[in-house]
Amino acid sequence: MDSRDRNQRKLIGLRFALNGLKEVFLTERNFRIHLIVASMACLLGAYLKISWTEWAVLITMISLVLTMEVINSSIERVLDYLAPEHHPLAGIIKDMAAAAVLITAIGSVFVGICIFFPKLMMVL
Ligand SMILES: Nc1ncnc2c1ncn2[C@@H]1O[C@H](COP(=O)(O)OP(=O)(O)OP(=O)(O)O)[C@@H](O)[C@H]1O
Repeated sequence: MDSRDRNQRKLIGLRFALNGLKEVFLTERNFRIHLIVASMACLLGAYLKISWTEWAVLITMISLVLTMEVINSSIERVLDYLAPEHHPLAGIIKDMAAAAVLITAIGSVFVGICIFFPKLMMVL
């Protein structure tokens, strides 16, 4: 395989990933809410002139929450496809995937408080 083929494969892989992102954005309300909250946190970060390290932590937490939301949505899809009937195990698997999102979301709220609270206290 020459380098042109390899680059073409990489581009096709990127297209699949963007397609997945579009699907989650269009169908998952929670993903859109997380995006709005993340954008607001970034605007606040710019307004309060947070440090490079704080940006790194903020972006890490935003990526983590969005990634967990994508994984949660894909687990829901897998279950709906493989086991569309109602089953307690399917229910608990979905609940556990949702719990993973909740844990990262709560963690990111605490990180947000640690970054923004002291600065807001100085501004207000
Ligand atoms: N096949 C099933 N068998 C048993 N319980 C289920 C099943 N599908 C969903 N549930 C229950 O309903 C809940 C919501 O499932 P659903 O697939 O509707 O996710 P959702 O409302 O899109 O969740 P989210 O808000 O995380 O995107 C699950 O967490 C689970 O408790």
